[in-house]
Amino acid sequence: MSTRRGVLDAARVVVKIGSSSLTSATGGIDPERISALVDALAGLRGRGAEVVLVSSGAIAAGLAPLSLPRRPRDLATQQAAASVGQGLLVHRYTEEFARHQVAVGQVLLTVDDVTRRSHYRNAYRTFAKLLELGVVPIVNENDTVATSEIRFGDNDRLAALVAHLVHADLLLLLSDVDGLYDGHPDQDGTSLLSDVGSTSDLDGVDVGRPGRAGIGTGGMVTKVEAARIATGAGIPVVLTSAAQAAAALAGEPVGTMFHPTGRRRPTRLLWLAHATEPKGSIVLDPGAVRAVVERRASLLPAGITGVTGSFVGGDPVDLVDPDGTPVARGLVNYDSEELPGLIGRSTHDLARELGSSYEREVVHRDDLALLTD
Ligand SMILES: Nc1ncnc2c1ncn2[C@@H]1O[C@H](COP(=O)(O)OP(=O)(O)O)[C@@H](O)[C@H]1O
Ligand SMILES: N[C@@H](CCC(=O)OP(=O)(O)O)C(=O)O
Repeated sequence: MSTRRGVLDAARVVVKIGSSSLTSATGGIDPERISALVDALAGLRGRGAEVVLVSSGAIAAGLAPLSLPRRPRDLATQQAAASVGQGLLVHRYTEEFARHQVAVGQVLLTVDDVTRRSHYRNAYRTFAKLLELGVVPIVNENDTVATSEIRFGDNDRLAALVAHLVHADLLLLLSDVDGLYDGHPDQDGTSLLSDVGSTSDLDGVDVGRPGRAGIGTGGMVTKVEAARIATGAGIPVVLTSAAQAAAALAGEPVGTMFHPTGRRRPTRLLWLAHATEPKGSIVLDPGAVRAVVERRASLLPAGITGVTGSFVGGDPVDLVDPDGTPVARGLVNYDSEELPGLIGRSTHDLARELGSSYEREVVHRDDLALLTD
């Protein structure tokens, strides 16, 4: 399904709308824009497709009630604004979807919810049940509890990971610009790219920051990154403006289509590679790099030459080659304080000397995502 007409066959679609497409010129949430978006999504559901909406705009919706003139810079005030705005935003969606006799459900996610094994299964089950019940899940980052360390900040990558989590057939990214341009669209002479088939198609493209100061967060950087995550996992992406949502969903050649470059992978590992911040690094010798990257083997103490950072068992860490280049990210089975004593030693010796619990891998292959894919 990687042609425009193929969009019409998508049975499950994740649609992401950015703050810049939901706000009026004065900065607050624009009810007319929400109404137009909901009409387009109701049309999509009308032809039998399931819809998951990832909507930004909580912070923007919270500005006016708190008399804040612009988007605050500090995290605590952003979180307060999101706390006030999220309810108002979902209330608007609830009313607009009710015009089409459709119920909505709020889903707030943090990175942890989908990288920890037990949590991501739970998140998947919730989405599956909501969709089975005919509900439109409305997703946002759980801004009020996400600390700066684990925060996405933008919703573009979150949307790509949600698309993968729910096994979507299409990701539609809606912004205030009608597609990806080869330079900042405010500049003369730049033109729209209608298709991106591989990362080399982006060579020479000036992927820039947001336009209208203070509204959007990631600009094109996070959208292109989101497209890379989704297409790398086999999901086609269309990027266009909210005004062209209905045309894009009708398979018309609007915006930019990013074609799939890879195939589906286990969800949790995709999140591990793209949504976690490593707590430290483990340096591998060349043999261990080959074992992990080429043979997809678990990492054993014998292949380690160094450890940096402070972490405990279960934390994400980067596995780096002798030059310091990250080759994989994994969930480590030991604390950083324990590892130096194990470096370079065989599991057999360690088990004999320290007990059978030291037979465990440093990182098990099931908890490893290659960064070289
Ligand atoms: N190469 C480019 N093509 C298109 N838009 C770009 C490009 N570089 C920077 N931009 C800017 O990115 C903005 C969209 O990002 P952002 O404001 O974060 O949107 P959203 O709120 O939808 O996530 C556009 O309005 C545009 O000004
Ligand atoms: N979770 C935040 C999203 C932040 C944001 O602005 O994202 P985006 O507009 O998608 O770049 C909110 O709802 O305000």
